[in-house]
Amino acid sequence: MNIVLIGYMGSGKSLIGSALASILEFDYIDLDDYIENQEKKTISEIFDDKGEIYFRKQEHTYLKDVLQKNDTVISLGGGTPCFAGNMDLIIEAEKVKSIYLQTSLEELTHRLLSERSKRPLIAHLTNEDDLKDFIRKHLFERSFYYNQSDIKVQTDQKTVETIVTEIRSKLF
Ligand SMILES: Nc1ncnc2c1ncn2[C@@H]1O[C@H](COP(=O)(O)OP(=O)(O)O)[C@@H](O)[C@H]1O
Ligand SMILES: O=C(O)C1=C[C@@H](OP(=O)(O)O)[C@@H](O)[C@H](O)C1
Ligand SMILES: [Mg+2]
Repeated sequence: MNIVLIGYMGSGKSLIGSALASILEFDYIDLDDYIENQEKKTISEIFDDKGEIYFRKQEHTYLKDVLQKNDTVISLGGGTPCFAGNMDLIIEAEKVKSIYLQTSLEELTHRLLSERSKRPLIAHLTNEDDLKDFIRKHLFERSFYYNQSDIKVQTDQKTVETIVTEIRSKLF
């Protein structure tokens, strides 16, 4: 089985994914890291040099690669399920469980304000209110895709340990 973590930027996909993989003794892939390794550039460099459309094309190709793995926890990027039919690919993939990490607008804004620089879509939003307005609208648009996940887990005010335990109990 593969486990795919879905959610908005800052929802904890990367943090929770690696912890979940180590508890389950699964392999771990962060799709953004995988893309950076394959392209030999950071995500920001890819956006700057080649643009978002190129990034989404590569993201789609590499998603198909990683879905072929077995017993792997895969943390997606926040936009992955929302482009190129990727959510349908995840739904139709054999033995894949998708988990939506749901995080409040307030918590996402708080987490992302200090971590904007490596996220090209929000790097320019230096003002907290502007960032919050952007996330509110963007999250609303993306929720259509996120809500197609098999399992949903709220992450606000929960430790990594609590979230991992909750995911395990919903999975098995
Ligand atoms: N449950 C949590 N409690 C506290 N901090 C968290 C939690 N989940 C994520 N974070 C923090 O929020 C930031 C974004 O997490 P990250 O795993 O990079 O999110 P994503 O991969 O979904 O964009 C990181 O600094 C991370 O340590
Ligand atoms: O939401 C998005 O479109 C993106 C999210 C990022 O991943 P995280 O969700 O891990 O920040 C990364 O893939 C890229 O910056 C685009
Ligand atoms: Mg991440």
